[in-house]
Amino acid sequence: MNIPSALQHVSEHGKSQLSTYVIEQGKAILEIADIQKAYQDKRVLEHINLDLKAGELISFLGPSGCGKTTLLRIIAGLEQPDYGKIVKKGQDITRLKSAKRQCGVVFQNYALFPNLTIADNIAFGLNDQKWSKAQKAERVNELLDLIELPDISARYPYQLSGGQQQRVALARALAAKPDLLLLDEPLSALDAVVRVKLRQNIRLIQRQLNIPTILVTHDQEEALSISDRIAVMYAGKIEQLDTPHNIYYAPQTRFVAAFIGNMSFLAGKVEQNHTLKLLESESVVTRQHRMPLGAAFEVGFRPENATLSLERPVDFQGLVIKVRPIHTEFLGAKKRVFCQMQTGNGQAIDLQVDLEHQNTSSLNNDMWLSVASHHLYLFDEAGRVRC
Ligand SMILES: Nc1ncnc2c1ncn2[C@@H]1O[C@H](COP(=O)(O)OP(=O)(O)OP(=O)(O)O)[C@@H](O)[C@H]1O
Repeated sequence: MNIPSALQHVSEHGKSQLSTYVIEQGKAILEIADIQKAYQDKRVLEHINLDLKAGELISFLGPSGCGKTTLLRIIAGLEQPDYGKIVKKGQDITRLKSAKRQCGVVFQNYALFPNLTIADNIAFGLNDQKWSKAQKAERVNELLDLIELPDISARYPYQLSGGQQQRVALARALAAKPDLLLLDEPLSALDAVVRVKLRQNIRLIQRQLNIPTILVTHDQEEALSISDRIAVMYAGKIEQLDTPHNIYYAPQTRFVAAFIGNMSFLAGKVEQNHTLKLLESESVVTRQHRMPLGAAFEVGFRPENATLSLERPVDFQGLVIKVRPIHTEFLGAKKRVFCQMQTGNGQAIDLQVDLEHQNTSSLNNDMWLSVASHHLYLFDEAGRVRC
C-alpha cells in the first residue's frame, strides 16, 4: 500500500501532532448509539457507537464480512437494527422509512436507469418532491456543473464511462439536497487511475457542500487519503475510530496495526519493566509499559522503521535480532526486504524491512535487524496496545 503523502512526515509513533482533523469540536449531525444486529443467530454488528460531525467524512474500513455495508444500510433505513438508536439532527430516525431520512445514497454499481437520459436520471430523485419543471431543470444543470460534466444531459448511461456514470450517480444522490451522504464502495468497480481521480472529486464536492458523509470501503489507501476519521471494523465491532494519522501511527489494537499498512510481530514474555524477553531468547528494550512480569506479549514494528546492518549495532536501545534476507521486492522509491529469523525449533518467523536509499547489493546472508524502542509497538495477549 502507498501511504498517502500527508501521513508520511512523522518520525516516531504517538498521537497525532500533524493532524489536520479540525472537526473534533463540531456538533454531531448523526449519532449512532449501541447498534446491534444479527442474521439467523449470527451476530453481525455488536455495540456500535459513532458520531458524525457537520461536514465530516468518516470511512468504514474493514475486511469482507465485518459488517460495513449492514451498518450503512441501517443508517440509510434499508435494514432495521435489533437494538440501538440512530439520531439525526436531534431526531430519532431508527424506525423512520428510508425515503423520509433525507440521505443521498451511492452504491458500487452505478444503478442508473439505462432507458433514461442523464438529466432524467438525476431528476429522478426529485420526483417525490414539489419541484416545478423549471426548478428541476435548473437543479439538474447545477449538479452537472458540480460534477464537471455540463454537456451530457441528453446522453444515456451507456454512452458514459464507468467514472462518469458514478459521478452522475453522485449527482442524483445529491439532487434533493440531502443532509447526509452515504457511499457504499462507490469506486470499487473502477480502474485504479479513475478511482484515484474520482475519490479526489468526491472529497472536493463533499467539502464544497460541507455535507456529512459516510464512505464504506475495503481500500485502506482510499480511506487514509480522503477521510477526516476512519472507523476500522472487524467482526462486527469498531476496533478504532480515529484520524487517518492516528490509525496508522497510533493503532490501538493488533488488528488495526496489522490491517493498516504492514507490521511484523515477534512474541515474548515480560522480563523486567523495560526489558522483554523474546521467545527466541533475545531481549528487547521498550518504552514504559504497565504489563505484569511473566505476561505474554507481541512486539511489532513497521518496515520503514527497521534497519539492516552487517555489524551488530552497539549501545542500541530497542530490538536487535539476527535475520536472513530471503528476497526483495521493488516498490518504486524503496525496496522491501523479506527476512527470516530462525527459531530454536527450526521454524522461521517472517519479518519485513523497507530500504530507501541503501543498496540492496550489500545484503548478506546474515544481517542484524534493528528497530529503535520508540518505533516499537507492544501488544498484550488480548491484542491491545501497551506502548
Ligand atoms: N440479508 C442477510 N442475511 C443473512 N446474512 C447477511 C445478510 N446481509 C449480510 N449478511 C452477513 O452479515 C455479515 C456482514 O455483511 P456485510 O455485507 O455488512 O459485510 P461487509 O463488511 O460490507 O463485507 P463486504 O466488504 O464483503 O461487502 C456477513 O457475514 C454477511 O454474510
